[in-house]
Amino acid sequence: MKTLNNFDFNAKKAIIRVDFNVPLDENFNVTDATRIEAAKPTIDAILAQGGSVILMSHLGRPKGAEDKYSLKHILKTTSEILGVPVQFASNCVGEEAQNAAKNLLPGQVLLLENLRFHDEEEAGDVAFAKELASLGDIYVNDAFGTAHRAHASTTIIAQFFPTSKCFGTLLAKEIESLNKVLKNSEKPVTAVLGGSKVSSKITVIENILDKVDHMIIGGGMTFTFVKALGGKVGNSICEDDKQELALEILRLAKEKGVQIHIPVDVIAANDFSNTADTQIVNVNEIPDGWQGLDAGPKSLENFEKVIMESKTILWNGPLGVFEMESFAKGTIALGNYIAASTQNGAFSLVGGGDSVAAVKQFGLEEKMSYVSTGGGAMLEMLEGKVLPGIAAILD
Ligand SMILES: Nc1ncnc2c1ncn2[C@@H]1O[C@H](COP(=O)(O)OP(=O)(O)OP(=O)(O)O)[C@@H](O)[C@H]1O
Ligand SMILES: O=C(O)[C@H](O)COP(=O)(O)O
Repeated sequence: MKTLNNFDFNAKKAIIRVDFNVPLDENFNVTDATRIEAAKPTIDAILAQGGSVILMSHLGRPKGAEDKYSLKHILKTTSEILGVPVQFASNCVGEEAQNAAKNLLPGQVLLLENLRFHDEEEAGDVAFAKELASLGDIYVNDAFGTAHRAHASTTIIAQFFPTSKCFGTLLAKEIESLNKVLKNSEKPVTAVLGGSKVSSKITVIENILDKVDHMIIGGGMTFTFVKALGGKVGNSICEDDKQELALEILRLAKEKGVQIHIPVDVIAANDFSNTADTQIVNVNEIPDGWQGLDAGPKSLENFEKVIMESKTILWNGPLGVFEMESFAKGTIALGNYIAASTQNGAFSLVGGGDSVAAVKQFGLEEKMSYVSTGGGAMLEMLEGKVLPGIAAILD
């Protein structure tokens, strides 16, 4: 696996695919700069060796060159984080980008305009990839969040750097952390899978059944399992067409010796609202008109025991509707158990847009061993897929 260590960047131009797809507010201020901060070690290392850096990224899912998705909005934040002025090319290809790249001096940084302003990016167009490639001497992929996309800048471009391509520090760290869970894990291994739907997590569940000792299934997924087992779930979110699949997962888990833990009680509400009336009920006795929106106290006690005994913990998906204060207790408690277990020496990996948002919101980020910058990319790795962005560097 080639990393920055395999190259001398002195007087070289590194073209780096980063994932600066960050959230912006209505005034185009960056509201969460984690992904920019996460790319800093790679950029710093190359600049420190006397190299120069050309950054390319997408932002959002624009239809053509929509100004609201311009990367100029993140220029100031990027300069502040990197501690150097960052130049900007208002098109990622063409004369302006070529001149800016050509004139770039050691220690300087250039940010190219949103790659997705050109349809060729997502189409994986070879000529477009070649144009991007012509801007740099060494290709570095540090965009874990976009490594599951076979786009021009994440995958196709690599063919133009047969011997001069490598993983950036962030991408290498993401792969290493996932391997600590999926391949070289210390037992017992526990996966906590929450979120809203079985359908979006089913392939992950199936793939990791072979790798874990315990699986905690929470969040909205709970009710498809409970109903399949004959329980009453009231108005809780439930995918009736996935009940057979839920039973099959339970059967497979038994066969593989994986212990599945499902909430035994829930906080039920008479409305999907923070101010709804609530009651604690058994998970399989939810009255008509009520819906389970968070794990209950007995469930949390059970989960705490499992988490505290685990040596490797993977967490993807919240245990309840944590966006509403009334239903955030389960997710906060779970985060605290994982933090405590991590302090006891367990390795913990958190990934997925909403779980990472929850961990940040509740101030638990520093207490986890690793918080992934990837949403869809991490899920695809957990599904056992080889990500095209990673494969292109390994080639
Ligand atoms: N009991 C429940 N009923 C309804 N929705 C729930 C329940 N528990 C959790 N959710 C919702 O599930 C959503 C998160 O699910 P999701 O599967 O998207 O998580 P994730 O994998 O962390 O995020 P992402 O898919 O963005 O990477 C949250 O918005 C949360 O409110
Ligand atoms: O935020 C993400 O998950 C990545 O930046 C990929 O974005 P995409 O789903 O629009 O390809």
